[in-house]
Amino acid sequence: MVPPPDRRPVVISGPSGVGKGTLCQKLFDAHPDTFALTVSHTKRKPRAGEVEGVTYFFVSPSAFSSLISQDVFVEYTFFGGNYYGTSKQTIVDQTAKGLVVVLDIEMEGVKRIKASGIDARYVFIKPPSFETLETRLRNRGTEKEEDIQKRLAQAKVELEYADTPGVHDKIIVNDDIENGYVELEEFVYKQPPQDSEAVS
Ligand SMILES: Nc1ncnc2c1ncn2[C@@H]1O[C@H](COP(=O)(O)OP(=O)(O)OP(=O)(O)O)[C@@H](O)[C@H]1O
Repeated sequence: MVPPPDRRPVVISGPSGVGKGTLCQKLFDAHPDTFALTVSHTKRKPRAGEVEGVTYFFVSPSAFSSLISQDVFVEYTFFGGNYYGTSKQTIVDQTAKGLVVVLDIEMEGVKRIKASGIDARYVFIKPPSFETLETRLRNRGTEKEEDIQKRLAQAKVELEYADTPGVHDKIIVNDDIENGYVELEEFVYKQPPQDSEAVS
């Protein structure tokens, strides 16, 4: 497969239920052996169908705390009542294999990656409207009402942050999934910015 000319990690964020997972999956299906989704650690319990080491590394609360104190994570965050984190090693390992790393994370994680100095590209996935987001989250049927309320409250904060100029390199409104996907693919396969001093 043709790899993207820009090999920097792609950070994909957006409110829960907006379609990040769906869009990432389409990208991976269209370009096999090209991308690697980092596998996050989480303290939360697996949902039906989720696989250890594939969907997440499911760890106990005490194991998660000790990973934090060992400075294992490039970003970690408390979200929807649970902790999630991305280890630095997972980015290094996948990049070493020649894959372009994709991180599907939420706002606090985005802020931490930015602060870490990692050179990445930032994509924000936006719902066409708040009502649509609520509908998608409910129809997915994977969260209890209480969790849905938490995610919707958090979504308001995330959408406000995404309005800050310069935070994201690309904002995609995920209305029609096919159009959303085309925009994502175009962005990911864009030429890297030309920096005359950096050209070797
Ligand atoms: N453009 C779209 N139009 C209609 N439904 C969509 C669209 N994109 C995604 N969906 C549906 O919305 C639901 C949420 O999508 P998905 O699970 O990909 O969201 P997510 O952003 O990855 O959420 P989370 O961050 O909670 O994992 C799914 O049921 C998915 O099939």
